[in-house]
Amino acid sequence: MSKVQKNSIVIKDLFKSYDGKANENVIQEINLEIPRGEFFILLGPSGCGKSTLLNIIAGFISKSGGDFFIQNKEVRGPGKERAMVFQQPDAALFPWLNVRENVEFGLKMQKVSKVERNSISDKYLRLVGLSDHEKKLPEELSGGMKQRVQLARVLANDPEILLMDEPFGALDAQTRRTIQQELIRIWTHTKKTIIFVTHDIQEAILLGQRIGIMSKGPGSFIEAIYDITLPYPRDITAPSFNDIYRKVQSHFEGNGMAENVVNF
Ligand SMILES: Nc1ncnc2c1ncn2[C@@H]1O[C@H](COP(=O)(O)OP(=O)(O)OP(=O)(O)O)[C@@H](O)[C@H]1O
Repeated sequence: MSKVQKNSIVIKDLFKSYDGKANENVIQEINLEIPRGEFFILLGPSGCGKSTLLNIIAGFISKSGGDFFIQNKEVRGPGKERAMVFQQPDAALFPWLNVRENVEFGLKMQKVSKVERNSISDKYLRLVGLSDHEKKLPEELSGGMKQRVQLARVLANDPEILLMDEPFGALDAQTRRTIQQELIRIWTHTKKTIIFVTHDIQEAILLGQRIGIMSKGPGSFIEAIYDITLPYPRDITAPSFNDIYRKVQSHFEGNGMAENVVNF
């Protein structure tokens, strides 16, 4: 089996300029191979183009050049095998639908039968710990609960690849810590490929199997990839965690970007 076939996502020499400004690439020379089932982090300073890259992978915006394949097929737009989890769940949830109805929405659109919809939403409501809140409207939920609903809804559609754009950035530190551990549990259960964008080093090391570090933009590229072999669940107080933290931190400092990196 060739290297390419083993990978879910292959990106080669990809670049993007907005408004057709050919000499002003936001991202350039992006080369990346992400195997199926990997938890991959895109880490980089604010404005370096993480969301741009993620949105190209989602198919929401077009690349200006380069190649992008999923399972050897060239990607030209959005697809059912990919789904995005946004930072602001309010933008993703329907306020007039209750928790279960929100989770079942995509399935209903696909004309999945009521019985099957119920069984799928049961499974994912349980997985995100919201079975007891299924009748509530989004406005009755905390930020963390809303984010769990969004996650359950995305998972109910069974995409192979989850794209997560700073999904916990708006949550308080305690809720964030809990939901990060839950995401690890869900990923272990579902074996999805996850591409997770963050500018938080600690979050990156807590979650990722590999961390792709993007350089400061414009013309940002993936300048280093860190393999994180610590077993899950990871302990942020462990010396081994701290060692990696210091390495990543000094990587940023060496590139004069330390002030752009947020730690909690
Ligand atoms: N639709 C757009 N049109 C023009 N420029 C854009 C557009 N979207 C993003 N940009 C620019 O592209 C650059 C990268 O933005 P992007 O949002 O991808 O970065 P980011 O790393 O995700 O930032 P953050 O961490 O702050 O969310 C920025 O300079 C931004 O102003």
